[in-house]
Amino acid sequence: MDIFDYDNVLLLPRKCRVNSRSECDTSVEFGGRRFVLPVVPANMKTVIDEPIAEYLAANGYFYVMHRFDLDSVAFAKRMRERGLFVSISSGVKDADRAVIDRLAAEGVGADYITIDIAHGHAESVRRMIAYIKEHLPQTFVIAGNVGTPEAVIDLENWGADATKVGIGPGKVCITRLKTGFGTGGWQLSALKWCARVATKPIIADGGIRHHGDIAKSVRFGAAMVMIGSLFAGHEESPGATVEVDGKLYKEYYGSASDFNKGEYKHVEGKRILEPIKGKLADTLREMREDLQSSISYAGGRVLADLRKVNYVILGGENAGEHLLM
Ligand SMILES: NC(=O)C1=CN([C@@H]2O[C@H](COP(=O)(O)OP(=O)(O)OC[C@H]3O[C@@H](n4cnc5c(N)ncnc54)[C@H](OP(=O)(O)O)[C@@H]3O)[C@@H](O)[C@H]2O)C=CC1
Ligand SMILES: Nc1nc2c(ncn2[C@@H]2O[C@H](COP(=O)(O)O)[C@@H](O)[C@H]2O)c(=O)[nH]1
Repeated sequence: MDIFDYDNVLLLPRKCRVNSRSECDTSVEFGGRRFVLPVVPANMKTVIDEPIAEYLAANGYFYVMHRFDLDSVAFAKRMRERGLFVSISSGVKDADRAVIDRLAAEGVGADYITIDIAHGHAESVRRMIAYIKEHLPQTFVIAGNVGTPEAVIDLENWGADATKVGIGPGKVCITRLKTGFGTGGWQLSALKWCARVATKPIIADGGIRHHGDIAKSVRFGAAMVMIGSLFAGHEESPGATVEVDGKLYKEYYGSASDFNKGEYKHVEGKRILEPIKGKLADTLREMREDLQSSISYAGGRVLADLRKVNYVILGGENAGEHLLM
């Protein structure tokens, strides 16, 4: 198996088939809706809050609300009142089952529920998928996080409608240092490995540092790409604003950090500062333009055309050209 990551793979161009990059369509169908981009901000407290969720849903983007210190049912009701789709996160504990009960009993429902725990290849996730499917059968269930084909196969067989791949590649992740496990450092080839067996969509989660990494994720099998750090440093980002030497930053911390948990127990995340780079809408526009360019370099017109390109691995023992034959 080739081992590589975003920073040592480059995609190879094919003859251009458009006269303008504006002809390239970045939209993607996911869970019965079409979204402008195959990109979703991470369901983390310093990345998304209710105003951002509302902005994304109202403007054609996918979102997943976080699940920390939040009444997910009240959030879901407010989104419904605004005529917007509901996409929330869930853990696997009794309190999470109580949320599902209330969503069902109060007729609010949810369009998407992301079961999001550190080690998603677990019986607790199997039970939670079954519970959601029993009580909210119309809901599209995303389950994770995982990092192996075996896990993707199990989650799909347990009823997940999509899986989320990425154990420890995140910018504020310290899982690989604390536990010795994960896909950090080889997330892109882990994605490729998982995508080979997947029969349902995969969300590639973590490790995106540049807009071009979105095209690479799609090339290696992602239907959707979850991104934290690139979204944490906006004027609207929910993290606290911090000034250092006259420069403004937003705090960005891991969901498994002591900052999120409120205690130092099973900590697998840290806190960093992201320079404030402007408005969210400008980043989304630039991401779309860059992805349109990526599609044009692929000789394509639609997102799926990215899957057709060859690639090279730079440096290391896996270096070389990889052709689709
Ligand atoms: N993508 C990634 O690499 C990682 C992401 N995270 C994120 O941090 C947040 C908190 O995650 P998490 O602590 O799982 O959520 P929760 O605090 O909701 O815990 C979920 C449940 O899973 C159990 N659990 C957690 N990790 C393990 C494990 N390694 N083995 C067995 N059981 C486990 C917990 O029990 P107990 O605590 O008693 O063990 C708990 O019952 C989530 O949003 C998650 O996605 C966290 C770490 C890695
Ligand atoms: N190991 C940990 N991973 C975490 C934690 N909090 C969030 N995450 C994961 O990171 C991605 C975002 O990655 P980025 O590279 O785009 O910044 C996020 O979606 C989670 O899957 C954590 O505390 N520990």
